[in-house]
Amino acid sequence: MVFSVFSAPYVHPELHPIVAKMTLFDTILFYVIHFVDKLELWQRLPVLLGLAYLGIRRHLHYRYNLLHAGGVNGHKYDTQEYAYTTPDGMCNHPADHLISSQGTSFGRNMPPTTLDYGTNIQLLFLMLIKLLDPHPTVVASKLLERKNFKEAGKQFNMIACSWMQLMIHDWIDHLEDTEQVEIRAPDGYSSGCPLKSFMYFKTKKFKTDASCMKFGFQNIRTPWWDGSVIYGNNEKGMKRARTFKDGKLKISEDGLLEHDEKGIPISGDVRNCWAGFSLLQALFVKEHNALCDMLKNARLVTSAIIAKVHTIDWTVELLKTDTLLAGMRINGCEFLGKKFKDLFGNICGPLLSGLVEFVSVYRMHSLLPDEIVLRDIKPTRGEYKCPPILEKEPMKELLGKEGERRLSNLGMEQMLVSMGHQSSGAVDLWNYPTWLGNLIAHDINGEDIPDPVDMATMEVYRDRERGVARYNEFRRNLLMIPISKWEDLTDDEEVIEALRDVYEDDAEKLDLIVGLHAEKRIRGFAISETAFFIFLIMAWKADRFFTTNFNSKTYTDKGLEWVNKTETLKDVIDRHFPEMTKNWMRSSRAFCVWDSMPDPTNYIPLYLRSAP
Ligand code: HEM
Repeated sequence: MVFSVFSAPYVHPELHPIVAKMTLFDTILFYVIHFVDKLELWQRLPVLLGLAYLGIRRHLHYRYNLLHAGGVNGHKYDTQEYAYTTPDGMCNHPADHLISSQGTSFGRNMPPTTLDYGTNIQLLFLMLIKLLDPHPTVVASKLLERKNFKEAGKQFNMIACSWMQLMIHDWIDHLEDTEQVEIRAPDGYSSGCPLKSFMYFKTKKFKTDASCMKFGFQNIRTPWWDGSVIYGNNEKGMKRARTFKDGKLKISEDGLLEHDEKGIPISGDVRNCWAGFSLLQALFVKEHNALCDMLKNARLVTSAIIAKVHTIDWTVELLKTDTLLAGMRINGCEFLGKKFKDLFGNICGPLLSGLVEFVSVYRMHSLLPDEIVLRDIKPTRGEYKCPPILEKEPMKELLGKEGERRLSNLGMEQMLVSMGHQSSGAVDLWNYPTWLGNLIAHDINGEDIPDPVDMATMEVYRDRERGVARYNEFRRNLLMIPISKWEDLTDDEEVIEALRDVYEDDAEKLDLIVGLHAEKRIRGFAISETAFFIFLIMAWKADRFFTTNFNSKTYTDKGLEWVNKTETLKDVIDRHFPEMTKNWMRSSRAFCVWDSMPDPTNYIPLYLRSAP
């Protein structure tokens, strides 16, 4: 080990192709982090040193892991005149009014894969073979599909899981082609598969003028943190959601979303919704409407609160270490504060258009359980008492229109307290919900797509179809050390055997989604380190409304005060359900399991804390 550490300075260019392109200064920085990585040390460093490591990484990733998919041909405009973005996300970036509006191209964190298993093979029939190597159905059923439900523990509850879906539906969705593709389970294999074959729409490809990628993909959601998940991604979506009275959004009398004549919820985004997701939408509609009693345009304030909760509340639960807590606090001050300004203006383009690889690391459907455990919340007074279990509701019955009906019977309070008390699934192999193996997905209008899909198989295929690097190439491109054998990835003998069964001894072939689910975890992290380094880039996803325009002129004095006094999701819940957290929540935050003990007080200042 010692020998390998001190022999580290030379890194073969094939190991880290990006290093060959670096300036001398950045190359030195790269060697610093590479040295720390060889010792598997950064997560064990004292907080300040850990922050320095992450600072260097962030600098390098900003330089080398943000690629434009091509030019955006809008124009400059007067940001003072536009104190808001248009419903389809125009007029946010000061340099170009079109940047990151609905329909712009996804940027990338790295070029499309160069490996032979990927999409760079031009001959059609060969390409198909490579897209099916190894067959996605085999990967899904031998490595992903749930055997027994594994839970995430106290750290991450079902509100946190639904929050993740809420954010994804705010930021990203790939435009589909009109052409369908069919996946058939291989001969002799179909008996073990949820669907022997299924059809779905390809991701729509566009030619780009970028030198590093021939093809790109379009984002049909506005990637800004603009609350589009409740306000819609364009004029039509916005009209559907608004009442046009006092600036308010539509909400039904029971405090949940309204529905149209087909039973589809009325909200900004209704695709693949389920009760837990629609409940969070309704909570933020309430927040918006409460603001409207004071302000006429409450969207900016509501969006800022969503962004703040995500950054300094949800992320802290996802990555529960002192170093990340300190990092997120700094982030929270920079973001929604003054320091960040337009410092990163030049890189905001691809960052804020959404990134293909960012979508891939968020493939975490294994967070979803098989059932929701409903709690009895008869009125109580005084101290916290864990609400008793009432019944269990299969997830499948909480999807789409049926889920909306069920939610109306339960009501927001019972569902919120129940989700708060339930741990989400763990992001682990053999934990992908089997009920997603035969799913009726939705189109963008929330209507059922008639052909059922096998989600796990489709997710493996999607990454390959979009040219996302496989796990090892992905790590190299992220300046991480690739694995050379399965034992580098995991200590679990059973997993190693299954990996060998599917990929033999070819670590280069390992699919990204499998690697991310199999990787050894850093203590306190609910996700893999590889996924975290992509998050590190996105954590500073700040636009002008959270930086230069974060002032009372844009937000009004009252609006600014509202954002400043709201720190967490608990604050939002307290505003709308004053008794709920007093009676039913013992934990410090709304995103961990509500019966967990509050965080103990640590008297050592955060930045002076030592390694865990
Ligand atoms: C009941 C809950 C959910 C259902 C029914 C559902 C269903 C779907 C479906 C049908 C797709 C489209 C797949 C494709 O065409 O490639 C999708 C994509 C996706 N979902 Fe979910 N999902 C749910 C929850 C979640 C959660 C909790 C997360 C967060 C971890 C998540 C993350 C994603 C991501 C990252 C994509 C890819 C989006 C893209 O390709 O642009 N989903 N989901």
